[in-house]
Amino acid sequence: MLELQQILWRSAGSEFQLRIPRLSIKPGITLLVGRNGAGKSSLLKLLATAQFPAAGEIRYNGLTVERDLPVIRSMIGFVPTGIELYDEMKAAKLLHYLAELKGGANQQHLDFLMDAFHITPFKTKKIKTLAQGIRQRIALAQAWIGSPAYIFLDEPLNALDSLERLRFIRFMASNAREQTIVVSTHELNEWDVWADQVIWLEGGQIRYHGSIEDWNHGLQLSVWEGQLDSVACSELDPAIILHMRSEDRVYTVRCIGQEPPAAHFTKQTTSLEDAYFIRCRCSDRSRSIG
Ligand SMILES: Nc1ncnc2c1ncn2[C@@H]1O[C@H](COP(=O)(O)OP(=O)(O)OP(=O)(O)O)[C@@H](O)[C@H]1O
Repeated sequence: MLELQQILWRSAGSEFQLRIPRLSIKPGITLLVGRNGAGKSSLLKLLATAQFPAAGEIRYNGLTVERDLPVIRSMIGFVPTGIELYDEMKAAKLLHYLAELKGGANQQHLDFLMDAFHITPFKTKKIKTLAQGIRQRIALAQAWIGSPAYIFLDEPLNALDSLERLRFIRFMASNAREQTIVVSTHELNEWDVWADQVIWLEGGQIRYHGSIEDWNHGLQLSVWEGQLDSVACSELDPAIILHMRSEDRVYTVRCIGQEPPAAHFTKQTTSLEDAYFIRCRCSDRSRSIG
């Protein structure tokens, strides 16, 4: 269990502050969502001990940074955005080297990770010759070296193709039972059946923390779908449209609202991303009213 108490972090170069009075993160996959600049990367860096709060405390199964930093770091796997790998090293060598740094290389475990992350065909290639997606898979694989109890991933799916995205999410889900994995993402629907919890950050504060099931319920707006011609479509408020596709000048529109925009629209099941859109929209509206 990860426990945060009275956390305050101030950005050195801006007015931004992250304030978390209290947060407990259970084992499993927790999605960290929010707009650009909400504080997701800042929170992940705090959790990964890559930076420290100005005030407050984070406990890792009772251990604290002040007393137990080396032990805590040995329990953490971290993939920040834009991680830089050693260009001149070969893929397998790099993973072996990183495993040595983490306290010892177990070749069987490294082979398992290279298979799981589909790195084996490229293991003798220099990092600089590899495609961006393969580099990202190496960056992800290194986080699992030593089977850490805590894994923090900042937009891990970036640069992965759709097959590799699914493969990675499945790997994570099948390995997440004993691990606490916090993953920031702008693509919620991909995690739909795999994630356990959601944390929604806005302006450095937690707006929601709870189960995936609760995230989609108790919303002020519903999701509607129906077909419109181009004239009716152009009269819709763009701010309520989630998705639109056209065929032979007929538009199939997925949108949000308390009521359907036209009588023939039908109510749809709310996806994780729909719920995010609704929550942001309601938050903007209450801010503009207040
Ligand atoms: N090292 C830093 N120096 C200065 N300001 C920073 C630093 N890191 C973050 N910030 C500021 O903190 C705020 C939060 O940034 P952060 O990167 O945590 O947001 P985010 O939710 O991860 O955004 P995105 O979705 O764009 O990645 C921003 O206003 C940013 O300018």
